[in-house]
Amino acid sequence: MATLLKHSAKYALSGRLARLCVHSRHGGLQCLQPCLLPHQRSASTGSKILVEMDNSTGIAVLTMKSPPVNSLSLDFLTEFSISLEKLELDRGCRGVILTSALPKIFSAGLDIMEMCGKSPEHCGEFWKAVQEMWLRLYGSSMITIAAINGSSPAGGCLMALACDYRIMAENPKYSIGLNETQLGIVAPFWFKDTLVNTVGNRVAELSLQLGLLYSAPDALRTGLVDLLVPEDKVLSTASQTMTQWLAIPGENAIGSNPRVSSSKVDLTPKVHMVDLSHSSESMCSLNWIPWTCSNRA
Ligand SMILES: CCCCCCCCCCCC/C=C/CC(=O)SCCNC(=O)CCNC(=O)[C@H](O)C(C)(C)COP(=O)(O)OP(=O)(O)OC[C@H]1O[C@@H](n2cnc3c(N)ncnc32)[C@H](O)[C@@H]1OP(=O)(O)O
Repeated sequence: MATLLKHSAKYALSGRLARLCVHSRHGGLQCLQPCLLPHQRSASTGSKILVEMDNSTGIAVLTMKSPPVNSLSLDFLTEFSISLEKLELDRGCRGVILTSALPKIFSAGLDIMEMCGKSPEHCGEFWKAVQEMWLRLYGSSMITIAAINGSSPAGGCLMALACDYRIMAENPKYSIGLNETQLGIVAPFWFKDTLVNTVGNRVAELSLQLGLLYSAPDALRTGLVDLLVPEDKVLSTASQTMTQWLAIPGENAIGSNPRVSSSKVDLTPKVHMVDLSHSSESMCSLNWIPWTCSNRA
């Protein structure tokens, strides 16, 4: 399912966000302010996300900067997805490093305040934004690397899992995992699929049933992250790793589809959004009852 979604996402996204971008050009939802930096770098910053693009390498660093814990609110998710879509549209951008500006925290996951006492309409909008973030990240045609420089529970872990590679600070105080069951909620099936794809069935099954948060060394042992490095090396290692990945023949490889045929150019949505609501385990439906779902991988 995840593979299918990833494929679908790569070719089918952007309708809603494209409209949001248009909206933003008229002063509505988003106000990203471009400014130029030396050495072929450009930066744009919204209130919650900083995007720094190095045009000489094709690598963008997307830094989450929403204190106190980079929680994924509707505003945050919208800004995040718009930022990512802009990079996707930028043919010069080939890789994105996702990191945090906050000390000790990568992301605390979904904003708990968005889930309490809100109208069904707001919940629906919020949940769509969560899906859109995941689809956009998981389905990106760019190389995505999570530079995890702090704790990353639940939705924060999902963000990291949606990237192609995860590098974490080797600080045993930092933890990462899908701990939803510890909070009395069930991780939706697509959270589960993303985890299974990374760590395999058995580890995912235990992780989800017990709501395990792994310390950085344990996260490495289970395969939840790919590499641990000293905290001050997380970003530089991510850049080096990205350079290695970008050296692999991609769009120009014999037999490959050039990127121009994917989301880089034709962003006309073939499908507005991958509809996850047909599954009985889906969170899309407002009738969804979290505690009836099984976490079995
Ligand atoms: C029916 C359909 C409708 C759909 C609507 C949506 C409903 C969906 C429900 C099902 C969803 C299933 C998926 C869920 C995925 C999730 O991501 S759930 C969120 C899970 N997140 C967590 O469990 C993280 C909880 N936080 C922590 O563990 C810690 O705060 C931390 C490790 C991140 C940081 O620790 P520390 O540095 O010690 O800071 P704190 O003092 O704990 O926190 C500082 C500050 O931040 C606030 N905060 C923390 N986490 C969140 C959060 N997730 N959202 C919002 N705010 C958060 C915390 O309250 C503190 O605030 P104050 O300083 O007290 O004001």
